[in-house]
Amino acid sequence: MSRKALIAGNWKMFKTGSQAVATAKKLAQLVENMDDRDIMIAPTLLSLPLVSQNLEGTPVKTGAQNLFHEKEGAFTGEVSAEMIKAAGADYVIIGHSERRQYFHETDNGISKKIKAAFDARLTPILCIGETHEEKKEEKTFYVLDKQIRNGLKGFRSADELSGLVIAYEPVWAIGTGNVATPEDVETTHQYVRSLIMEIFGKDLANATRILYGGSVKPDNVSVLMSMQNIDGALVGGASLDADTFIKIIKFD
Ligand SMILES: O=C[C@H](O)COP(=O)(O)O
Repeated sequence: MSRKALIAGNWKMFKTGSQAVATAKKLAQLVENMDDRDIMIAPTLLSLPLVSQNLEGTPVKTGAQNLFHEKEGAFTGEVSAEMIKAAGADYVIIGHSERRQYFHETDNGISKKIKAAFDARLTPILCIGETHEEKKEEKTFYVLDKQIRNGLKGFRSADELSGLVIAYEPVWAIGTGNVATPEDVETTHQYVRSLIMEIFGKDLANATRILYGGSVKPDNVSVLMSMQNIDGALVGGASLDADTFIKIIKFD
């Protein structure tokens, strides 16, 4: 791996505010000073400001799990990129498969969200990945191609996408214990990188961090991270417990 690793925890719809703060504080203590990798946790929006305040001055950064692309307005129940930034976040996860599945997010909407994230100086983590059926039908590359081209279609130059993070999360591997093999993930990440190169050029392709997500655990993280094109992990279940997550963060 030639890029600085990013280990990100997606807490999904788990933990109340006080539980989130307690876990975040414990994690920050366990992390101490680590500057050779980036670390991020994404609690619920309700906990985000409180968790961010409690992590100030530590290496653990925060992120949101979603945003709405408009700056403000009559959009009941939604939260803008600026509001997320003001809450202390540095990152935002966009287009997670659970949002695509349960909230019918489309590549078109995802493209707008990525633009809004960059405009607010948030680092977007664009999630892509195929379902079990798509894998069986050998459509993985076709699906990823569509998700990337359409998800990034509002962007004309590589400069506009500087700092972009992509998370490849095969849907069949999320929360199932069925982790993809490191070799298969590496092949897929190579494909994604070559696609970024084709569309936006070599510099962005080389700089873009491509994370893997899907049943990452302390006992499989090191071999995954030993692959040249796996630049970090987006961790769900195993990020909820600080003692477990720190083992993933400190992979060697
Ligand atoms: O965002 C994280 C992914 O959905 C992975 O979740 P998981 O580690 O529980 O499989």
